[in-house]
Order: sequence, then structure tokens, then C-alpha cells
Amino acid sequence: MERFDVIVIGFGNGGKFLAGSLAAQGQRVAFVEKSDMMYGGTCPNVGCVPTKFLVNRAEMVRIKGFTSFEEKAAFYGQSIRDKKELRKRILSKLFNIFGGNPNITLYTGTAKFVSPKEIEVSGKDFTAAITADKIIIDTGSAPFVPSIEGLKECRCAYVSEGMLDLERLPKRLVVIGGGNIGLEFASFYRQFGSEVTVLQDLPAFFPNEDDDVAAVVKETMEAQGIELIAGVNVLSVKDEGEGAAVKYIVGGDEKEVKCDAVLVSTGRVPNTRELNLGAAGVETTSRGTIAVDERMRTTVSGIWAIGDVAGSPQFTYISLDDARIVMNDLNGGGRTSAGRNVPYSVFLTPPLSRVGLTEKAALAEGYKIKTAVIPVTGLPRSHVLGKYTGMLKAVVDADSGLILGAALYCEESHEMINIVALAMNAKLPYTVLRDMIITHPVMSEALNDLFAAVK
Ligand SMILES: Cc1cc2nc3c(=O)[nH]c(=O)nc-3n(C[C@H](O)[C@H](O)[C@H](O)COP(=O)(O)OP(=O)(O)OC[C@H]3O[C@@H](n4cnc5c(N)ncnc54)[C@H](O)[C@@H]3O)c2cc1C
Ligand SMILES: NC(=O)c1ccc[n+]([C@@H]2O[C@H](COP(=O)([O-])OP(=O)(O)OC[C@H]3O[C@@H](n4cnc5c(N)ncnc54)[C@H](O)[C@@H]3O)[C@@H](O)[C@H]2O)c1
Repeated sequence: MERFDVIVIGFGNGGKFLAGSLAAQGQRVAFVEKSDMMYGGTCPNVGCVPTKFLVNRAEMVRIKGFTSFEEKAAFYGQSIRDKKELRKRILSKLFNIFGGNPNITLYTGTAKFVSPKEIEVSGKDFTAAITADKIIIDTGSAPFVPSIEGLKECRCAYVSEGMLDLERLPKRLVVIGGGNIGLEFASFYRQFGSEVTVLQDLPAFFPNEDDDVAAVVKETMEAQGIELIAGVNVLSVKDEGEGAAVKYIVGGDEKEVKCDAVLVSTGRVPNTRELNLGAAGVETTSRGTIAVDERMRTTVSGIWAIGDVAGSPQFTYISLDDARIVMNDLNGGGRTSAGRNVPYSVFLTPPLSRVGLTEKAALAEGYKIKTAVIPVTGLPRSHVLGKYTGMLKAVVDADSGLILGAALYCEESHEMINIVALAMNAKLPYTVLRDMIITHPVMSEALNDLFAAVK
């Protein structure tokens, strides 16, 4: 059995950071990744990067002025092929990222606990037994597929990963599940030229936003031609000719929608099944995620878990931040995940970005608040881009003047939101953003206007 100082299971963003950082400290690291198609984890291969590549390509349909479905379908097919090439380039770069590092041994195989300090790795043509006093689990998550009649057998039903390889543009796409994945795919497929219907089980879309923000985003998506149907119970998905028929109930009525492809985006479940956690005594939560404390320590001393598998917010930068917390813990620091401000962006057209509390959440938490809401129309950058859609909203603590949260629904909001998050993290009063000198003509100037409107 080969002995290491640390075993890192899973080549996600956090795992990559830990393997590199620990090796730089002179520790001998065994780095285990199950698939040679997944170096780098979900984000660069089948998650953030390919989807945002397609968001960007879909935007070009308008710029290039394609009008017929055939032109759009040809451009879409080429974009998927370009995306596949991009993945190959990223994969080979990530495979070689630790090449020549004498402190890192990369195993391409599935890791399974044999005891709290021993791991068996099963690769294509080898089995290895390895041991270390410290083990970090970063095995991520996989799509959850609900038990809907006919869904698993349906030839044209896909989860996000399969959909990202589909070279034929569906004329009609049905999306089951209106979360981040469902809405982003709905948005870029619509721009590529598909007719899109999103079926959401919850009574409303954007349940984490205030009603005024949710209404503007919904109206905009509908104006773009995306059909958003909430409060739905999907009954069945059946092959029909080359496509499928999806039956559902809404408001007591049974309905049917026909389509060429079905995207199933109904959430993701943690990858724990193959780990044989019982052999190590590592406990899981009622949601199936690995139970961790605020330092990402599991219930077994010497074993940590990070990212999606540990039930953290499912973002690649949180996998990284969890890893920073583990690194800090290993070095004797006291950093925890408590009170972390987690901004995020949903890459719609335009993107919807959020940080902190909504108005309704702030009131529910007992804050005395001031708010500001401004439209995007009239901002200098809007004129430059010719894009006038959206709104911005901020919530401020009336007593302290600190920013409690913001929703930015506008072009470039995925960049702007990090400025607001910085101000919140640094505990700056809202007046700092109101009065800050900001270059021109950029979308961030809107932060001057937004915080000037606080009342
Ligand atoms: C379509 C899509 C779009 C997304 N878009 C965004 C976005 O725009 N921005 C954003 O921040 N987040 C986005 N996410 C979420 C983000 O990709 C994930 O939250 C993030 O990748 C999780 O990182 P992780 O380190 O926890 O796990 P992962 O990146 O999933 O890495 C886990 C790795 O562990 C490996 N593994 C699993 N089991 C084993 C085992 N037993 N042995 C060895 N290896 C194993 C897996 O093969 C995988 O490579 C998106 C996700 C999807 C699916
Ligand atoms: N831009 C980003 O940062 C980004 C983009 C994509 C994904 N992600 C991450 O990936 C994670 C997974 O995304 P996701 O969209 O699969 O999950 P999600 O949890 O965000 O959304 C799933 C949605 O499907 C609905 N649903 C569940 N079962 C259903 C059913 N039977 N019928 C109809 N609707 C149903 C749920 O109510 C929910 O709204 C997200 O949590 C997100 O953090 C992030």
C-alpha cells in the first residue's frame, strides 16, 4: 500500500486548488479523478464554461442577423462542435497542469474508502491501494432525474451534459425544471432559434427574488418568446415519432406539449454512492450530502468534504472557497464558512445577479430597511450597447447604512455584482458606492444612480 500525506478525491475546482497548494508546501499528494474526461471537474467540462460559451454564441445569432431556422441551426451545430473542441483543449491543459510536479501522483480511477485512512482506486486497467492520514472529498454532484412515466426511456430526453453535445438544434424544446440550469438553457436555446417551454413544479419562477424583480425577469423572458409555466405536475414523457410528447397538469387541467428534445434540469444529487462512506464511518445528512461542520470537517477526524458533495451552494467558486477553508484549517487557522456572502449570476439575457438579502427576506429578519429601484433605460452604457432591458434593486439597513442585498438584472451584471459584494464584505456604507468615482460609459456607473435612489 502506497503512503501519502494527503489524498484528494475528485478533480473539481477545490480539489485542484488543494492538490496544488498542499504539494507546494512539500506534502506528498495522491490526487484521484474518476474519469479522463473530467479533469477539472464539472465546471470546465460540462458546466459553467461550455454553457457560458453557448450563451455567448447564442448572442451572436442576433449580431450575425440570421433569420431562417436553417441558418440558425447550422450556426448552432457549428457552435456545439466548437464547444467540443474547446473541451478537448481545456482537458489536455488540465491533465498536464500538475505534470512534472514530483509531489502529486494523479490516479485516473474511482476512489472508494476501505477504512478511515485507506482508499482503493479502480482504474481502467489497474487497482491501487493508497493510504494517508488526511483525506479530502471533492466528488461533486450529478443530475437528479425524477421518476416521471416514460422519461428514462425517452430517446430525446437529456440532462444538461447530453444536451450540450446535441448537434441538431431542436425546433421545439421542453425544459422540465425552472432553476438555474433550466432557465439558462431556455434562454440560450431561444436565442439560437428554438421554441422553448419551461415547466416548473413550484408555484412561481425566481422564488428567491422579490416579486417586482421576478415579474420583470419573467416578463422579459416571455417577451423573448419563452413560455414559462409554473405550478406544473409533469405526468409523462413519451417518444412520439422523431420527438416526444410531454403531458402535465396545471391548474387542474391536463395538457400536452410536443417537442423535439426534453431537457431535464430538476436539481443535482451528491456523488457519494461509489465512495463507500460507511467503511470510513463518514455520515451523511437527510439530503444525502456529506455532513460537515463550518470548517468542512466530516464526522470522522482527518476527513474533510467540500463543494457540491458537502451540500455547499452549487457554484464552482464555492468549491474553491471551501478548499480555502480546509487549507486554512490544515494550517491551524480559524476560518469558517459561517456568514459567507455568496453572490451569483444566472446567465440569462440580460444576466440576473444577486447578492445578500431580498427586501422580503430583510423584513422577515426584522431589519428596518430602505430600498432603491431603478430601471436600466437611460443609463449611458445602455445607449452604447443598444440594450435597455432590466432593473436594479438594492436593500439597505436603515440604521447602519450597510448594504443588505442587491438584485441586478442588466447587461454586465455578472461583473457588477462583485463590486456590491465587495462593499458588503468590507462593511462599507451604501454611500461609498453612491459617491464612488466610476469610469464612463460602463454599466457599473448605474451603482452611483442606484444608491443615490435609496429612500
Ligand atoms: C450545466 C451547469 C452549468 C453550471 N454553471 C455554473 C456557473 O455558471 N457558475 C458556477 O459557479 N457554477 C455553475 N455550475 C455549478 C458548478 O459546476 C458546480 O457547483 C461545481 O463544478 C462543483 O464543484 P465540485 O468541486 O464540488 O465538484 P465537481 O466539479 O463536480 O468535481 C467533482 C469531480 O469528482 C469526480 N468524482 C466523483 N466521484 C468520484 C470518485 N468516487 N472517485 C474519484 N473521482 C470522483 C468527478 O468525476 C468530478 O470530476 C453549473 C453546473 C452545471 C451542471
Ligand atoms: N449561473 C450559475 O451559477 C449556475 C448555472 C447553472 C447551474 N448552477 C448550479 O447548478 C445547480 C443545479 O441546477 P438545477 O437547475 O438542476 O437545479 P435547481 O435546484 O437550481 O433547480 C431545479 C428546479 O427544478 C424544479 N423541479 C424539480 N423537480 C421537478 C419536476 N418533477 N417537475 C418540474 N420542476 C421540477 C425545482 O423546483 C427547481 O426549481 C444549481 O443549484 C446551481 O447552483 C449554477
